[in-house]
Amino acid sequence: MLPEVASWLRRRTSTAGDWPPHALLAAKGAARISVVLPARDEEATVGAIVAAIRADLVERIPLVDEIVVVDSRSTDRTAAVAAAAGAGVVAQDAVLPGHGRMSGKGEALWKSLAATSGDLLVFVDADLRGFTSSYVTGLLGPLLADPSVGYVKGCYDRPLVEGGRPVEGGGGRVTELVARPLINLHWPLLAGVMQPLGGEYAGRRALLERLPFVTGYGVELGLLLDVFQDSGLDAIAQVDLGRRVHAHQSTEALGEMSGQIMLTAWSRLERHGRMVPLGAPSTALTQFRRAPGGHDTRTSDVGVGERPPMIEVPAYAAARSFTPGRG
Ligand SMILES: O=c1ccn([C@@H]2O[C@H](COP(=O)(O)OP(=O)(O)O)[C@@H](O)[C@H]2O)c(=O)[nH]1
Ligand SMILES: O=C(O)[C@@H](COP(=O)(O)O)O[C@H]1O[C@H](CO)[C@@H](O)[C@H](O)[C@H]1O
Repeated sequence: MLPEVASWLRRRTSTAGDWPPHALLAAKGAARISVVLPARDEEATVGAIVAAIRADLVERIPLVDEIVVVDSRSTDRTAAVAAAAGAGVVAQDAVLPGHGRMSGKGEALWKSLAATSGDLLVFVDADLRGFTSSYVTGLLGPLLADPSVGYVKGCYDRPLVEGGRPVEGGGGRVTELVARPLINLHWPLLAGVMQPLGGEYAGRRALLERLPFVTGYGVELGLLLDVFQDSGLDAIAQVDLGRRVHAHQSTEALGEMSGQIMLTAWSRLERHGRMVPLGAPSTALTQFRRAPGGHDTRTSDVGVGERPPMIEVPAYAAARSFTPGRG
């Protein structure tokens, strides 16, 4: 792990418990706070998430100024359930209608900027199970405490829950198999971001509104790379939110997501001038495991070598020329 990454991890990683709600309320001042949930067919879970945020962070203490669910072309009762729980609901395609209809989660989040008024925005997926409002207070902590922080990512244990049984560490499949290796390869200074694709994150409007939003599932990687490019590593913080359980997509669907992630990485490599000349890639891969009091890191070398065409090996070529019948 690069020393800059180790230093960043020490300085910019905290836990949700480090940010108690009453302290945040004192630090809030005149800042307005919006919580945004992008939701496509999330009638089963969106209501409980909205209700928890409302009860804890609107009614009990007036920390959050608005909760907005962006209905992303749902075909179920997502909008009605969200409204009944106390959220404002906007239809993705009804926001900035003159700008056409693009698709996916990134479109929903881009439109949310035009449908909210907060100086700080907190993004929470609408398919979470076991959500607690400490996700929101944890993400707000570094933003309210330190003006030099512009963007905060959540990190958490991510079990893969199938058939009701959790496989610890099995979740975040596209993160572990695609995004983390890509980031370590081309953006090694971001290797300390434990959940680069995590759907819970927060940022300052003044930063988010000057960045492009990749549509579809490229939005998280796109924003992380663009924040890094725009404001540098120290503008990013991460907060350990504990554990995250959400609805899982099929391997086939995650294959599409992986394609979107790789195309997003490709676009940033080209745009940020990392394609030419392609510098020597980093061969170090840093992975994270939950450990008492935080996380253990494991850095391995994923460098690969290369053998020449066998035909160019003299001993092989000599032996081959005498082997009958091998044309
Ligand atoms: O076109 C879309 C796709 C997804 N989502 C929402 O974005 C969040 C994350 O999407 P999903 O659960 O499909 O991704 P996963 O967590 O499985 O990677 C969820 O709240 C979805 O309802 C959305 O608003 N529009
Ligand atoms: O992190 C991941 O690998 C994917 C898939 O997670 P699982 O393997 O279903 O736990 O989930 C995330 O990726 C999406 C793309 O960035 C985000 O939009 C989701 O919010 C996030 O859950």
